[in-house]
Amino acid sequence: MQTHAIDIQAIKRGQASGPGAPADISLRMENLNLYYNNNSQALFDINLDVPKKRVTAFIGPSGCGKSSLLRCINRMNDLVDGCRVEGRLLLESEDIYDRRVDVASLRRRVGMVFQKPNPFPKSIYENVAYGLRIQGINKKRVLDEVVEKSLRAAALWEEVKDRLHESALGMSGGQQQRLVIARTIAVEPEVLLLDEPASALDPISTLKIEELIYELKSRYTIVIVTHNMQQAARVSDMTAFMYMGKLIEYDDTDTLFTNPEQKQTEDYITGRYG
Ligand SMILES: Nc1ncnc2c1ncn2[C@@H]1O[C@H](COP(=O)(O)OP(=O)(O)OP(=O)(O)O)[C@@H](O)[C@H]1O
Repeated sequence: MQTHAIDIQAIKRGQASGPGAPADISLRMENLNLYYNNNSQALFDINLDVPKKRVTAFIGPSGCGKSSLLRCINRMNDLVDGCRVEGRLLLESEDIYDRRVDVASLRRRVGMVFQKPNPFPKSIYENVAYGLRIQGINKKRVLDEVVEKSLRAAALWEEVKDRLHESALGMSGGQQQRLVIARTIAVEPEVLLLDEPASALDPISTLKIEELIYELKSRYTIVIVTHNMQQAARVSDMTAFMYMGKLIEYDDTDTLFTNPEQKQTEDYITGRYG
């Protein structure tokens, strides 16, 4: 599905703040620094605008801080002892690190899918209904509707519609990952964070996840961490290249892969290190 054009150059320069422009920005990071215990710094002064309803990929060599940055977006780092974040991270112009922010509702707005599929040991149906049930929604008609809609959106409905009440643990890895995506979108988040969502999957399941990401971006802002540069090139609109905790370059994916400005980016994408 084609979405409206956005000003990539303004987003890249962090200048998408003129009249009308903020409507295109989902997330804005301002001078974001992250420290783990013993004050070891893992992210340095990250400034980055993530466009709405697009796919933004974080790439870079192991340990460069991709996952740390992703985990800032739903405050997962709050769960890490001794971890400290400085700077601002705005979701729809609201600082998610503001003391008044309710982290549980933030995580409803910002869903996350991990590398290893993590379905609950429940039925397929109950996995998808889970988020609604904890919101107190138990009406069968409503749950049936959301379960079907979410499984369809996750391109899984046809495969599971006749076994909704069987255990999710009996599904293949690729199906489990699509189920986790269905569970995540069932509560209608605004942003989907995908941390290496296909790296534990076979090539066919990987392709299905990539197609799904393409489908989902008409409705969600998606941020994906991937080790796989081809995957970043295939699925993302914008790519951020990170190195040793710094954002080295951020551009539309085609430009970053074909005509990078920085030598470090070029060295990485041409396989000279990483
Ligand atoms: N929970 C933690 N406690 C302490 N240090 C951490 C923790 N998580 C990550 N780090 C450190 O922060 C740095 C960035 O790690 P991070 O996992 O964000 O990088 P990454 O680019 O996602 O790596 P990979 O691609 O290998 O997953 C690394 O030096 C790592 O050792």
